[in-house]
Amino acid sequence: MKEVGSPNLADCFPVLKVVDPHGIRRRTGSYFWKLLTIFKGLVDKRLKLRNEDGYCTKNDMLDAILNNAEENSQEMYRDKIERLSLDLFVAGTDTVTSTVEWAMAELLHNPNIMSKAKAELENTIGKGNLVEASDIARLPYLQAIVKETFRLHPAVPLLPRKAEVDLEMHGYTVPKGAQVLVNMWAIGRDPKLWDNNPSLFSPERFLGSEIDFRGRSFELTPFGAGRRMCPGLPLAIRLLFLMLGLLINSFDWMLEDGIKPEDMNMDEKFGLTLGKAQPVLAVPIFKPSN
Ligand code: HEM
Repeated sequence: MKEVGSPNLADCFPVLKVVDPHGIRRRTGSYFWKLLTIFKGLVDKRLKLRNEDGYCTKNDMLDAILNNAEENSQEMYRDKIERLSLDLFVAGTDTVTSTVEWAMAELLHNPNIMSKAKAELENTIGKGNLVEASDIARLPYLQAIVKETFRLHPAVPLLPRKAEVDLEMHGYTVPKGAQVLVNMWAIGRDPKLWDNNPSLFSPERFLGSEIDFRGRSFELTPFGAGRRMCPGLPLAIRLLFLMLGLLINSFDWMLEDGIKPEDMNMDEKFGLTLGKAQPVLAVPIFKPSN
């Protein structure tokens, strides 16, 4: 992810792609090859298991794809299954973990917001209990926290698009074929779109608001929009709520080394995904459920 997100002259001057001036293409190619080898091994292992007598289905994505391939006479070939697994792994890991990390960092940085989130979880599902997908609709404050995290810290800060035709926009000419980057990070902090200090983490701005992240409100599109928008959205949303619900409702948190919330380093590290410059260091204190 670090390599793919590094500045690359070849992105601005495509003619340099062949030269690969920073060696990024060569190195990422080798990383992806190593990952692909791991997925090949996993598929091999599973196919072998499935051929054994009394195989009990794992009921996971790999079994679902392999079942589908068998039912449709191998419509999805072996190499497609391996590459699809690699795509989902690459697209679905850093995005989810960096969003969880930013949400927790903001909650630790703003203890009053953490207390409100804890109170909502305690009153709605009970102290220490796990959040289930069916609980999400009953947790408006946690929903607002997730939206506010997406607004300030979009996991994918720049959405790539290509102009299909020559077009004029705000007095600028965008030529056909030009690479266009939609800056989600800047849109999320634009004072013309967000009142009440856009750089402030304030979930309250979303309470009672119609703005959503499913690609219809263009001021908040952390999953993109249109036909190429993120297909992992339903899974990502469930993962985020279940993880955050667990972290907030089952533990109290103490910052490491006696750091005060207001002294936390909230700098960003720019890349393909927008991570924290310094990881959050906090100690969980387990709260047994009543
Ligand atoms: C917080 C979590 C996530 C965020 C913020 C996120 C965001 C995005 C964004 C912005 C795009 C580009 C959309 C566009 O160009 O309009 C994208 C594409 C994609 N995402 Fe996600 N994603 C997340 C989680 C996941 C998960 C969990 C998976 C699957 C397991 C996934 C799979 C994909 C795939 C396969 C694409 C490429 C789609 C295409 O090019 O047609 N994502 N994601």
